[in-house]
Amino acid sequence: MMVRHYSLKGFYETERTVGCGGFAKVKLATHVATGEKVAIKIMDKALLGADLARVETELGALKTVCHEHVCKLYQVIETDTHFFIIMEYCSGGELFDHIVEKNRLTESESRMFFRQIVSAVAYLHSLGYAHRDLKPENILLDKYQNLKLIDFGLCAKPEGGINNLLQTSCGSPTYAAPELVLGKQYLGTEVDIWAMGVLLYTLLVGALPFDDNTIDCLYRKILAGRYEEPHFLSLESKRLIRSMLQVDPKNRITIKELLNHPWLTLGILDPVEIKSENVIYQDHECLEVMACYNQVKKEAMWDYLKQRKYDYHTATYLLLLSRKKRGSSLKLNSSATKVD
Ligand SMILES: O=C(Nc1ccc2c(c1)CCNCC2)c1ccc(-c2cn[nH]c2)cc1OCc1ccccc1
Repeated sequence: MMVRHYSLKGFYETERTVGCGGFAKVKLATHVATGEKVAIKIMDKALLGADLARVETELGALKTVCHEHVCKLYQVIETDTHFFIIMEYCSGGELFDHIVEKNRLTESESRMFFRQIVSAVAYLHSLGYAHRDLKPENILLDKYQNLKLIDFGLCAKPEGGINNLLQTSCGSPTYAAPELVLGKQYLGTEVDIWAMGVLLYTLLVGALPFDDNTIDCLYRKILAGRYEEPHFLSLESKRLIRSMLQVDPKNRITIKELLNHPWLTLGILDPVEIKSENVIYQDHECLEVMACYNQVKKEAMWDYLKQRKYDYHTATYLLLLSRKKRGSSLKLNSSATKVD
């Protein structure tokens, strides 16, 4: 039976294209029923080729994880030729551009960002996921300067749990851990810790710890684990970076030790918390609004939503939840096209 494909028309008002990645472009749009802004990642299946598996991986992960510092998935529309992935709006752009703009961040601003990254990665690891492509280009900011992790195309959920070895060499060379560079079997968690060490260095220094024009010189530097320690880095910062950029993964600090590391809790006191929500939880106010909007009973509405079809209803409900969290009104535009 021909599955009815919702086109964007009537459900999203698309605006300009803000980014063009390898096989995707990102358009800004407005979700008509709620008036909320969203980002739509559009992928041409013909251009995806082998990367089609990455899309499936990313969608699988995004439907499972739910964390304030992971970019939310609202809806997936698949046509014969394209994927339209409707995601959380991150108007602050890439963390990378933020660092470049400021040359380098102060220790306290780096701490504020790094705590969010550690919280998101600790959450992913607790679910058995390793991101494996952590870098400033994959970290966006919303308008409140909250970080949002994106691009789960290379993430891994090893069979038998996060502590099982991986083999696939992936991610970006400048952030690659020595064991990855050597093509050894590795633990996703340990590779993520190394990448977070490179990230923290980039935040504090405004440059990469390991960089070179030729890939084998770059690899030699990574394998030696030698990098510049600029004079302006505090002793605590140097110690923390060193504990993450340990060539031997067994000597590397663990995510658990990071959560209450003195550098991360300096002046803030409480340890970084993982606190996550479950993807779709029952909120009676939002359910009420949706039930009457769709002229169905609340129970029926919830029975439908808890199936998490990532259709327009899922998007509407998730966007209502975020409006409620922001303290905005929970109104829905009756003029919007009704989904049958
Ligand atoms: O909402 C997103 N981007 C975004 C939103 C608003 C604005 C800009 C950008 C450009 C900066 N000026 C302000 C306007 C947005 C959301 C999700 C994803 C995304 C989620 N998985 N994969 C991609 C990507 C996004 O973008 C990519 C981007 C484009 C140009 C530069 C910086 C970032």
